[in-house]
Amino acid sequence: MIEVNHVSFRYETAPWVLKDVSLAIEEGERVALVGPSGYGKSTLAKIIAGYLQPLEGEVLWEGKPLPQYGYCPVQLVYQHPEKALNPRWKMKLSLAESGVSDPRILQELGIQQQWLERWPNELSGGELQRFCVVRALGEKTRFLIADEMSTMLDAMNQAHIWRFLLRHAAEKKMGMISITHNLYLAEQVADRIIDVPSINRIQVKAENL
Ligand SMILES: Nc1ncnc2c1ncn2[C@@H]1O[C@H](COP(=O)(O)OP(=O)(O)OP(=O)(O)O)[C@@H](O)[C@H]1O
Repeated sequence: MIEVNHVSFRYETAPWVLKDVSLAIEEGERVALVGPSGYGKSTLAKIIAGYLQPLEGEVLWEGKPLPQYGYCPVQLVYQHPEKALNPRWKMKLSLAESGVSDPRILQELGIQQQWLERWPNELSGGELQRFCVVRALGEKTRFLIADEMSTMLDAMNQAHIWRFLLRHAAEKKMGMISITHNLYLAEQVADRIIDVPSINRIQVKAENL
């Protein structure tokens, strides 16, 4: 179970992005975080995955803070795969570093053997995103956060990746947190939809919406 308890966050001296945010997500649950731009959905995702530390409050995983070393059971896949991969590593090295080698996952995500010999800039955004998804699916992953993961993919590739992920999540009893502006997608992939503005006590200026 993930518990977000009274979390507040701001970037340096900028206004608060998250204020007194609390939520709980059960083991294996699939939730969607929705809301307009600027309400801190991506920031919350990074805090839940341990990439950012809250300035107030805490995030607990099974009653304890996320482990600081070793494999993180909460993995995050971003909207921009090119920013998530080391440009100086061939794809096979990025894959090896993640420790995920299950050939069935590679096959189900349509990753071709020849892609492994390429550099990130020699693959399309959709092809790179498949690698980012694989990298996040280690045996110890208990929650996957998909932050606008499929926004830059065409409809067919979106459907392919989501179908695979939902099947994988059900098999492994892995929870998912999906962040999307697409309410239709949220309803398809989540059991529960959380409206972030309703749990975040910030005031967002109209020009930022
Ligand atoms: N690294 C950063 N440094 C400073 N400000 C940031 C940083 N990242 C995000 N922000 C600001 O924090 C606020 C919340 O951003 P965030 O990306 O979390 O919102 P969001 O709800 O995910 O938006 P969107 O739906 O457009 O992706 C925005 O005003 C954004 O400009």
